[in-house]
Amino acid sequence: MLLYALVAVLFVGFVVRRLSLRSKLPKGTKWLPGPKGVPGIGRVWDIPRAHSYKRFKQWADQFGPIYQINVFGVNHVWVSTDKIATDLLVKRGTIYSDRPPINQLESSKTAPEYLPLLGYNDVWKRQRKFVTQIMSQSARSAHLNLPLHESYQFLAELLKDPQRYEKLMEDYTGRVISRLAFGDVSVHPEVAIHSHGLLKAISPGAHLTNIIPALKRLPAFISPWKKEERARHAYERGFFLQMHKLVSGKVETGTALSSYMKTFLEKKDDTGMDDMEGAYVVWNGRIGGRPHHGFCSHDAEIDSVCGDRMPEPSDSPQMPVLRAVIKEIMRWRPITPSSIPHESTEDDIYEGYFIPKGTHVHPSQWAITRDEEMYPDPEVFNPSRWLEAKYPSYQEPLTQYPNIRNFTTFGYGRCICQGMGLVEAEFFVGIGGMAWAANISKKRDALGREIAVPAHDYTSLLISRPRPFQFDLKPRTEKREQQVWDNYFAAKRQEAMSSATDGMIAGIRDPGFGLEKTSFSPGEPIAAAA
Ligand code: HEM
Repeated sequence: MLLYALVAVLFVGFVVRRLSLRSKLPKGTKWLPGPKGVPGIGRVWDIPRAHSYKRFKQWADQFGPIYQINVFGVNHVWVSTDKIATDLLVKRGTIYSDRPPINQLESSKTAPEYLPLLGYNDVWKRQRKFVTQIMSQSARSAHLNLPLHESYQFLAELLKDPQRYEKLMEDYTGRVISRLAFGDVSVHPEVAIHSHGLLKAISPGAHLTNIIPALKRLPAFISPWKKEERARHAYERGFFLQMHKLVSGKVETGTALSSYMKTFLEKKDDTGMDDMEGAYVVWNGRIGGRPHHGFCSHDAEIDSVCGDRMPEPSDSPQMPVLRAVIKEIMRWRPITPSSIPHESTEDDIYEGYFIPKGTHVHPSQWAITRDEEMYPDPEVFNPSRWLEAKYPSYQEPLTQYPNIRNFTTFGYGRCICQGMGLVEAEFFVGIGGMAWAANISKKRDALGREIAVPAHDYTSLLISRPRPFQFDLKPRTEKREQQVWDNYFAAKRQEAMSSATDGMIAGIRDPGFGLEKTSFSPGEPIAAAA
């Protein structure tokens, strides 16, 4: 009872304060259109907790490609075309690069922990600078060839037990990032636990605090959300302390493998970060990257380019069809369909509409990837839209396009995703390897009828993934199946040998992740810096 009373008081106080702060409309401007709501709470009852991005798209169809909606006194602007997102978040990046707070976390905008959630401040600048440098170096070394190396294990396990695909895909990307971040593959199960914990904490649908900001003011002893978050955070912090200790011990004895953490420890004085901040920052990519589904035949290209060996990163210029399939998967079912919002730091006027300071701006990925002018028949999974000149999304030369770098699903502007190059490398060999090794088709029931794959049965956390579904997977030929296992055992042999020599695997000499190339300006996309 006391809890309800306190919540009510906090809520009313919060709403009154918000309303009193609401900016006046400057002369000659107008408010953006949008669904009307009740003063103070806006239209909150009309936003479903699951798949809310579909509701935001419906409102875009009704009110146009940019509209506003009030939720608990906060002005939210939803943007549904790539052009408007670019106009605001890229071209006016100086005032649209802050982040809204995540209320379930203690202080997401300033605490030096999660780079993708930081506000536009000095902590963000120093972390962005460091990550730009290590990711550029990582790209130059082809990420130590780890995406290819780890794909051998992924494919072997997938052929053996296809229905474990979700876990196997997560293990694949988890092994790559654990080796890259800490030089230690054995920690990937724990990395996965912390990734899931953080994903839940920051997802709007998972905690009421992320929807009703006033709940953050409840004292900890009566707030179930604060108790849960403190326990999660303490457990996660313990892990990073342990990783810091482990890697610094190995650096001292000269046994540390190349990793982002090792680079941080060697160059710590240049980064302006302390040990704990460094341990967090090297891990930041792990909340990205989730398995998706998509069936498509691209066997002809794979057979003609690769023959009896698996696709390798150097095949990329000759494999536009594989790249088109990957890009179409990301368009058709974007991984963060609601996007990661930005917050504006000054009042602004766009095409005569007033956007007050403090607005949360959402480049709605679900709507942008369904823009019919750019993507005719958007619900149709059609890789040809990237390969044939008759489609508006087509770009030449096909040795380079399509590619997923700077695609809308990685966000916009100064805080665009820094993992694009790594994701591209993992998808190319992971998805390419699957298509080379196996025939994947719909499963059939006892009467021989195809079992449909549900096209919309997705989870509703910030990162969206398809719920488990059935399919058939068979090796394409005995020879390829054998090749998959040969690759797997060769990779394991290499790992065993490398721990006895210079610690590097997959035959790559250690180029390190040094920081010598430091030309950087905050917000520079990773692709430009590389
Ligand atoms: C398919 C996988 C991934 C997707 C779809 C994705 C998407 C995104 C999006 C939408 C943002 C926010 C951009 C914005 O504010 O407009 C972001 C930020 C970020 N991503 Fe990713 N990401 C993925 C994987 C990764 C990986 C593997 C890494 C690192 C290894 C990574 C590192 C980051 C970082 C550091 C930021 C914050 C950048 C900043 O605030 O300056 N991401 N990502």
